Amino acid sequence: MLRRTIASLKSSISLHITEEKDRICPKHIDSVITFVLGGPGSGKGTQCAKIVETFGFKHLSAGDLLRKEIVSDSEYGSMILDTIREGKIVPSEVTVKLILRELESGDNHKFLIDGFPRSEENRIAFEHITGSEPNFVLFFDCPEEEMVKRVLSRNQGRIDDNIDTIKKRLKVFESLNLPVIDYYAKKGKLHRINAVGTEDEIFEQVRPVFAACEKKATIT
Ligand SMILES: Nc1ncnc2c1ncn2[C@@H]1O[C@H](COP(=O)(O)OP(=O)(O)O)[C@@H](O)[C@H]1O
Ligand SMILES: Nc1ccn([C@H]2C[C@H](O)[C@@H](COP(=O)(O)OP(=O)(O)O)O2)c(=O)n1
Ligand SMILES: [Mg+2]
Repeated sequence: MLRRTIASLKSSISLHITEEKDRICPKHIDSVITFVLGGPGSGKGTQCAKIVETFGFKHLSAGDLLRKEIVSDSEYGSMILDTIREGKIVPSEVTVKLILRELESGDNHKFLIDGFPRSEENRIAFEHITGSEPNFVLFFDCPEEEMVKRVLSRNQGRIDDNIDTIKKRLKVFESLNLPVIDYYAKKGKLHRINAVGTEDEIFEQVRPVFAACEKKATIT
C-alpha cells in the first residue's frame, strides 16, 4: 500500500492531499518520530550523531537526502540545486517523498528527522501524507552571529555555505521555520535547547529528553 502510494507521489507532483483515503501511515505505527529543528549551523547534525550513538535512533537529514538527489540522476536534481543555492525551500512533495522512502526502509522504528519541517507547508504535507505527527520536537536555539560563524567554518564544500546564501537562509528560517517551532511549542511538544556551549554541554540538555522517552517506552 505504502509503496504504491510513494509510486503515485512520484508520478503526480501536485500536492493537495487532504482526504482520508490519501493518507498513509508509516510501516510501524509504534514508531518514535522526532523532528530536529534550528537555524543553519545551530548544531542539528552534530547533536543527531550523538543521539544516534547513545540512543540508537536512525538519522534522516532532509538536507542530506536532497543533496543525494542532486548527485543522483533524479529528475528533480537541477531544481533542488537551484533552490538550495538560493537558500529557499524545496517543494514539500519532493522532500516528503524522500523522507517516506527512508521511514519505510530498514527495521529501526526510532527516527530523528533533521531539518524538517522547515515551513508550515512542509509540516502540513508530512501530516497529511503520513497521517502522523512527531512524538516530540527539538529546537536548537542559537544566536545568528554564532550560526554564521559556524557555517562559514564548516568546510564541507556546500554550495550554500557562503555569506550571501547564509543571509537568505537566516531570513527563510525566521519567516518560515519559526512559525513551525511556535506551532509545536503551543502543542506542548517542543524541547528548546540552548545551542551555545560545547558539543558535550549541549548534549547534556538533549540526553534527558531521550532518556525520558526510553523510560516511558519501558513502562508502557
Ligand atoms: N556546540 C558547538 N560549538 C561550536 N561549533 C559547533 C558546535 N556544534 C556544532 N559545531 C560546528 O558547527 C558547524 C555546524 O554544525 P552542524 O551540526 O552541521 O549544524 P546544522 O546541521 O544545524 O547546520 C559544524 O562545523 C560543526 O562542527
Ligand atoms: N526540509 C528541507 C530541508 C532542507 N532543505 C534545503 C534548503 C536548506 O537550506 C538546504 C540545506 O539543509 P540542511 O538541513 O542540510 O542545512 P543545515 O544543516 O541547517 O545547514 O536544503 C529544504 O528545502 N527543505
Ligand atoms: Mg545539518
